[in-house]
Order: sequence, then C-alpha cells, then structure tokens
Amino acid sequence: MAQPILGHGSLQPASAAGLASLELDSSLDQYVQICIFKIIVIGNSKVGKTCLTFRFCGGTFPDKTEATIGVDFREKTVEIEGEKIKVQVWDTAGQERFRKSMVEHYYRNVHAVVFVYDVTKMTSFTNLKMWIQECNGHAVPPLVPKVLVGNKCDLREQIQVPSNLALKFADAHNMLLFETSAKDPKESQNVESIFMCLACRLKAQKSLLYRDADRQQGKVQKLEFPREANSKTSCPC
Ligand SMILES: Nc1nc2c(ncn2[C@@H]2O[C@H](COP(=O)(O)OP(=O)(O)OP(=O)(O)O)[C@@H](O)[C@H]2O)c(=O)[nH]1
Repeated sequence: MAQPILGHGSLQPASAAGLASLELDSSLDQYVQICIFKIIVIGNSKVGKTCLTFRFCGGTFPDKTEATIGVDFREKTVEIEGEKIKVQVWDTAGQERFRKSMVEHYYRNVHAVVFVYDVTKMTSFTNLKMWIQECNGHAVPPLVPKVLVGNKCDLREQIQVPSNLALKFADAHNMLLFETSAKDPKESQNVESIFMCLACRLKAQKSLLYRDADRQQGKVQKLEFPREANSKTSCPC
C-alpha cells in the first residue's frame, strides 16, 4: 500500500496587527507535519462525483457542473483523535476521452477509493465491474480501503438500483455501501461520513504502521503497511 504523504502546514493570511504572532506561528508551522491521504473518486460520467466532492470539501451543492477533464483536486483538513489530517480528494473524469491520459496518475500512491454509481441509472451500477477491474489492473493493493456510494437518492421516484442488490454487490467486493444524495442538504452528514470513515481507517492503519516500525527498529525508518493490518483494523465510524 502507498505510504501516507507527509506535508507541511500552510500559512494563512493575517492582518498587520497579527503579524508578530503570524511570524511566531510560521516559524513553528514549518515543523508541523500534516499527514495527507489521497482518496480517488471513480465512476461513470454524471453519477455526481464532482457534486459529492464539493459537498464534502465545501459543504455545498454546485448550481452547475461541467464534465471533469482529467482530474480536479479538492482538499479538506479534518481532525481525528487530536491529529490533523489533510484529505486530498481526486475528482476523476468519468468520460473515457477526458481520462485516458490520466489513469496512471489516479491510481499511483492512492490510499483509498470511492466507487460511485447513480441509483437512478442501472448502467452506472452494472459498469462498476469495469471500474473495479480498472482499479485492480493498476495494482492497487487489496489493503487499500474501498467504499461504494449510490448517489442521487433524493430522486426517490426514479430509483432503478434496489438497495439489496447494491448491498450484495458491496458485500461480494468487501466494501461498505453508502446510499446518499450530494444534492439534499439533509444528507450532508452522510456524505461527510463516507470520507471520514476512510480517513479513520487510514489513520488506524498508519498508527499500526508506526507502532510496528517503532517496535522493530526503535525508531520509524521505512514505512510500509503490514500485510496483516487489515484484520486488526476496523472502521470506528
Ligand atoms: N438530483 C440529484 N442530482 C445530482 C446529484 N448529484 C449530482 N447531481 C447532478 O448530476 C449531474 C452530474 O453531476 P457531476 O457531479 O458533474 O457528475 P460527475 O460524475 O462528476 O460527471 P463527470 O465529470 O462527467 O465524470 C449534474 O447535473 C448534477 O447537478 C444528487 O445527489 N441528486
């Protein structure tokens, strides 16, 4: 599995009055390392990948979206058990012509994968097999956490993918299933929990990794996720 990326905290703008404290903060800031988790969002075009990432990172539903070309990055810093974690969300293109030159980059050093389908479009669900194959074809280790998201649940009258079918599929592929809506503000907590669940799992894996490395070497040197880590970790959400 890819190692968590360690990055430096960034400076925030400040007023002139706060300059002294900013200088103090900035001198400290360069020593504060933040863990960054790369989470990619994959699925057919128009299933709502952009809207879900907007909802999680910005808390809003965009009025208008255009087809993603290549990839768009969004970020959100979250705090888990007192540690600040930067969740870096890669909103990938669903259309083949906008993604083919980028696919290698999507999967390189990925920490977690979110597969999205549209509950009102059966083809977006049946195509999940193809998306999973693509993911496996890029040697994403089995330990990389993956979740399944059925989006657009607000369109109750138009649902084509029954929950029990989706649950069966998720079970068969060892994934958690979330059914939600990027559009419905009442669902924003649910959207948040998709990404927080992954971040919690990744943090748990990272803690194991540090503990193992500490035990073996007295200090952290080479960071690799232990093969058996999966059995020891569970989603705390
Ligand atoms: N009703 C409803 N519409 C949604 C929801 N999420 C997204 N949409 C709409 O679905 C359309 C496609 O949304 P996008 O987020 O752009 O889809 P995408 O998967 O990023 O599409 P590509 O960039 O082409 O891969 C837009 O018109 C959105 O307004 C939702 O939860 N409910």
